[in-house]
Amino acid sequence: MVAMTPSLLRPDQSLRLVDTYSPSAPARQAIIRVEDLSIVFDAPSGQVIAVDRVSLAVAQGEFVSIVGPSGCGKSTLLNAMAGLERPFEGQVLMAGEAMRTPRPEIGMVFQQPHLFPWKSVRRNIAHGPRALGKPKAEALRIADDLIEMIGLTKFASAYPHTLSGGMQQRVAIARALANQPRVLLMDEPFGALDAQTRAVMQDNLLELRERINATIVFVTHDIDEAILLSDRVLIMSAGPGRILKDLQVSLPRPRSSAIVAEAAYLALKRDCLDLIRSEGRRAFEQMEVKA
Ligand SMILES: Nc1ncnc2c1ncn2[C@@H]1O[C@H](COP(=O)(O)OP(=O)(O)OP(=O)(O)O)[C@@H](O)[C@H]1O
Repeated sequence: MVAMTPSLLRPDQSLRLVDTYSPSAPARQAIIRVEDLSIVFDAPSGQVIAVDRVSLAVAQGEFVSIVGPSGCGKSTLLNAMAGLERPFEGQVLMAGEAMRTPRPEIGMVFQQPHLFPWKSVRRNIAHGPRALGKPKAEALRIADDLIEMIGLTKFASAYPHTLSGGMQQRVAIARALANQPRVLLMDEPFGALDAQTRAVMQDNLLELRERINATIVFVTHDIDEAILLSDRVLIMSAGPGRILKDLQVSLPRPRSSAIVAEAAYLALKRDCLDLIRSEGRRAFEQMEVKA
């Protein structure tokens, strides 16, 4: 995401992610509240409790990661925050209102970029604002600002198949930002990228987040990624999914990948790994018992 265009920070530029967040604010208001949420699926083998009475709050401007063993309900929880899963019990509140259906205030980025292959980078990003009824010129202006922000100005007219995986994912992030979301939900957005591209994307996201003060909820399997990026790491238990631990990451910002050598970072990582390992073992044993 290289250079951020100054125009993104113009007062007349209405990206709502550029708003009131102050990292030092003592008590920041929760933008998302999950209250006693359970999600149950009907499967051929019977009912599956994917999320089990989870409660959490994400403050305006916070970066919260969710980690946990495979199948513990991370994506289901994130989808519920997006209004894509219906609660069996409990509720998700977005700025105090119950989330029942997807809304433009929530932007989503998935592991695969899911770009429209027949649209250029510029038109992919302008698609959301156009669908929300913005005039074409305004939608294209929003797209151009975001393209500059993600460092792809030279590729504005390119089609997705001509871009690398990392570039496509940057376009997917810009597309999610184009609707001026209050919250960005990211489900393993760098999971399909090679290690080098992933590291660059992590740095890009850190930089982006410093500049636009986004509220982000981020699902990942990668504990280094979670600690590097987050203010808090929520560790989920093996299914049925509950929050086992809510770890505060009080490492100073701005951060870079150099923090991985610091003692405070290593201590946090050890705590996370111990929990994740024991939960991973429990999940594996549960699978063996079921088999
Ligand atoms: N549509 C569905 N129908 C039935 N069961 C489902 C459905 N979606 C998810 N599940 C089950 O719910 C549980 C949680 O799934 P989920 O995808 O949320 O886990 P996850 O932690 O995101 O997994 P991973 O890390 O492997 O992506 C799993 O047991 C999964 O099989």
